Amino acid sequence: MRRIAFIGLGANLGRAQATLEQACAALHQASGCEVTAVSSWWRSVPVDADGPDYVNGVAQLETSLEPERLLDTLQVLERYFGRQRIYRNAPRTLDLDLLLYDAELPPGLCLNTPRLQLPHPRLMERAFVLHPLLELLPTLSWPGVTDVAALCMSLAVQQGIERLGGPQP
Ligand SMILES: Nc1ncnc2c1ncn2[C@@H]1O[C@H](COP(=O)(O)OP(=O)(O)OP(=O)(O)O)[C@@H](O)[C@H]1O
Ligand SMILES: Nc1nc2c(c(=O)[nH]1)N=C(CO)CN2
Repeated sequence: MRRIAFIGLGANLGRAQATLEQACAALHQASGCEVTAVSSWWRSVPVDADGPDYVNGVAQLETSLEPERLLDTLQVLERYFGRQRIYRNAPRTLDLDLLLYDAELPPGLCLNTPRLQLPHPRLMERAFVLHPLLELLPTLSWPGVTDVAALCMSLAVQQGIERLGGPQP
């Protein structure tokens, strides 16, 4: 059974945008994963973190992997692209977060295990996630949020975010 999942991508070390584009290509090659859409890339200052500016975006997947197996794939790719876990929210070459799973009807699958929380618990607090996610899912509605687009605009004003352009074909 194939499910729709949304992956948040971020990087603030190395050639960040190129890494995110390569990570999307690698995800498309991964077993049980097909990348069906990629948002624009967005630059923002680190939120609750330090280091250089981030580049962020969101990819839509069709996947036959169960959520924890998909997380395994994301973590293998993070390591392949040189991610080191030095301290919480440390600068990184690649961060891949599973935002939504089985997401035809958001918020999709709800899960709370020691390894995996779904939907991603900080999704609605971050302009760098919400902005690209709304590009792919413009009708996104959310329990307890009356106007997701207005929330996104207000987060963008508070946190600052700049569109860099679409991914390479
Ligand atoms: N939805 C999720 N997507 C990715 N990792 C998750 C998720 N829910 C829980 N985790 C767990 O979070 C742990 C820490 O992940 P990571 O170091 O990438 O956090 P982060 O991306 O730096 O911070 P944040 O979660 O605030 O974005 C992972 O080892 C993973 O087990
Ligand atoms: N702008 C921005 N800030 C962050 C980011 C990120 O991807 N972009 N990721 C974080 C932890 O995952 C913490 N802060």
